Amino acid sequence: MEKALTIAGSDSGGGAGIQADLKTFQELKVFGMSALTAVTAQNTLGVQGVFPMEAEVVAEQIQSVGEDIGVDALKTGMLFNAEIIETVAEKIKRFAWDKVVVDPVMIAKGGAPLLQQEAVSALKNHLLPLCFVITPNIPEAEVLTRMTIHSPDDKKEAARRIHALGAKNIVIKGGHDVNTNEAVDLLFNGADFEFFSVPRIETKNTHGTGCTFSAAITAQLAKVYLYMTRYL
Ligand SMILES: Nc1ncnc2c1ncn2[C@@H]1O[C@H](COP(=O)(O)OP(=O)(O)O)[C@@H](O)[C@H]1O
Ligand SMILES: Cc1ncc(COP(=O)(O)OP(=O)(O)O)c(N)n1
Repeated sequence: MEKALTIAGSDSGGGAGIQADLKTFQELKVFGMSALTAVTAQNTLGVQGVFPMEAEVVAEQIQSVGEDIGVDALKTGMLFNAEIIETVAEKIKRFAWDKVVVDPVMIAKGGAPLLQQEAVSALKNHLLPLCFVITPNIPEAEVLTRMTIHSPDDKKEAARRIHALGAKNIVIKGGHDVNTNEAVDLLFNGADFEFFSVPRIETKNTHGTGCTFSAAITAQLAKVYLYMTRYL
C-alpha cells in the first residue's frame, strides 16, 4: 500500500487539518501518517484556540516516519510559524522527498490566522522551491504574489509569479470566487494553463475543502508515481 504523510494542524471539529487529510487518504486507499504542527480548538462556529508545537516536536515526528515507514508523497497544511516551516523544509531535503504538495494555509474561512504574517517569506523562500504542487486559494495566491485577483487573466498572472518563486505546478483554487456560479480552478505547470470548472454547490458547509483537495492530490501522487516507475 502506498504511504502518504500529512504535516499539518489538528482540527478538533474534524472537518479540516490532519483529520480531513487522514480521512481523505483512507478514502483514496493510501496508508495515512501524520506529523502534527499545532493543536487547534475549532467547531462549526470558528477557531477558539491555536496551540503550536515546538519545531523539534515536528522534526521528531517526521524523522520517525521517514526513517522507518517511508513516505511516497506528502502534503503540508497549517505550519503556523517560520521555525516550523524551516524545520519541515530541512526534513524534506534530508529525505530527498520530491512528491511534495504544499497547501499554503494562512487564514481559516472564519478569519482566524493559521500562519503568522512574518512566516510568509519563510514559506516563499524555504518551502515553495521544494514543492511539486502548490494549492493556494485566491486570498493565499494574493498574499504570495502581492497582487489582487479578479479575473481569469489575473489568476494566470498570479500562477506565473508563484511559478517564478520555484513551485513546479500551481493550482489556484476557485472556491472563494463567489461571484460566479461555477468553481473554477486553474492549473499552471510552467508552460500550459488549464482551467477546471464545476457548477458551484450552494452551501455554507465548505470548511476543510482546501485540506481535502490537497490531501486527494497527495494520495493520487503517491500512487501515480509508483505506477509510472514500473514502466521506466
Ligand atoms: N461551493 C463549491 N462548489 C463546488 N466546488 C467548490 C466549492 N467551494 C470550493 N470548491 C472546490 O473545492 C476545492 C477547494 O477550494 P477552496 O474552497 O477555494 O479552498 P480553501 O478551503 O483552501 O479555501 C477547489 O477545487 C474548489 O474549486
Ligand atoms: C488545523 C487546520 N488546518 C487548516 C485549516 C484550513 O482549512 P481549509 O480547508 O483551508 O478551509 P477552512 O477551514 O478555512 O474552511 C483549518 N481550518 N484548520
